[in-house]
Amino acid sequence: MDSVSLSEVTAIRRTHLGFMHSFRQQFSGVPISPKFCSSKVDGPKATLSSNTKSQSVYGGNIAATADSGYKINGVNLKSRTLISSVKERLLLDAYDDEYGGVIVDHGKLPSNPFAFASMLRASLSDWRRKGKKGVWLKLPVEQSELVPIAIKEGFEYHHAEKRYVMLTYWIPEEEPSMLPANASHQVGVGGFVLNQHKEVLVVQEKYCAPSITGLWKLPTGFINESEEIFSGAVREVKEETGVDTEFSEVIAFRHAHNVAFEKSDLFFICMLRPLSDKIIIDGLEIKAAKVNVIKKIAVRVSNNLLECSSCTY
Ligand SMILES: NC(=O)C1=CN([C@@H]2O[C@H](COP(=O)(O)OP(=O)(O)OC[C@H]3O[C@@H](n4cnc5c(N)ncnc54)[C@H](O)[C@@H]3O)[C@@H](O)[C@H]2O)C=CC1
Repeated sequence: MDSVSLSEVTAIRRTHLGFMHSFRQQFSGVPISPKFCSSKVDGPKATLSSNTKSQSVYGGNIAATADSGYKINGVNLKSRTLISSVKERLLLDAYDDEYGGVIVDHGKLPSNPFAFASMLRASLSDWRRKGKKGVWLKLPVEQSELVPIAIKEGFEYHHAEKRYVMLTYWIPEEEPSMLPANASHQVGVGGFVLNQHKEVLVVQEKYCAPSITGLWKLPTGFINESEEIFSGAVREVKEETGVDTEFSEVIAFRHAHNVAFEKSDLFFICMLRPLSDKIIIDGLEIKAAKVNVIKKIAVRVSNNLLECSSCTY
């Protein structure tokens, strides 16, 4: 046996606070595992034996007796092995990324905020010593109490989703951060559904700016995560109007900035061939839909971008 498991170590009979305090005094900079926070556990003791006396591994002066022998459950161990083993286990679980950084394993985060704070600090020291660069820390919503701890340690928000927030830390002080920014765009699609009578499918939105209330427009919407532009256009038209279509081609796109909370917007108008003609509107989003004869289509080219600015029916 050349290492000691945390469950063995947690069995030390000490109250939580007393234990943490004495351990920190001896090991400033070495993080405390969450498992150490269980207190007053009856079980095997970890003891350190020298020629002169026996004492608790983490409560006593372990640093001063680093070469001494000690026992856990009656097994003799080398204390240096124990120290390095415990140190390893008291760091956050993480794996390397391909850019010289690390990604913390969010499935193995300690549940105790004090343990997290300590392990995070020690891990940062360890990664810094190893020359690591970017650190990615994903904190699930169930452990949101860890967010302010990481922020206090110097982490920054990167992005958030419904179930987690992603934080980052750039270690090299002499180099600018090379971490990529969060996604900067939303992607929208519009369906230009033209039938054999040169009629185009148009809708009136239920919720829109007062200035465009009652305007007949193309069915539009946002593509879903991991959805293709062409299938997103077909889906949006089906959802809003009930009309089945088939994708033909992208006929225009527009790139606009500061659209949604400072994010940009890429909008693709897709030519779609109708496969059915029965209109069933989606009452949630759409007030009315119809096919109408095209009178005029305004398309202009600006800054090398083809922009479909409006359609008049
Ligand atoms: N609506 C239009 O007339 C035009 C739309 N586009 C483009 O079409 C794409 C999709 O835009 P739209 O169809 O206008 O999307 P939208 O803003 O109408 O949003 C689609 C649906 O999402 C929901 N939604 C969006 N924001 C919401 C909020 N803050 N609170 C509650 N519900 C919300 C609503 O149910 C809405 O019907 C974009 O890329 C846009 O640039 C381009 C030109 C004109």
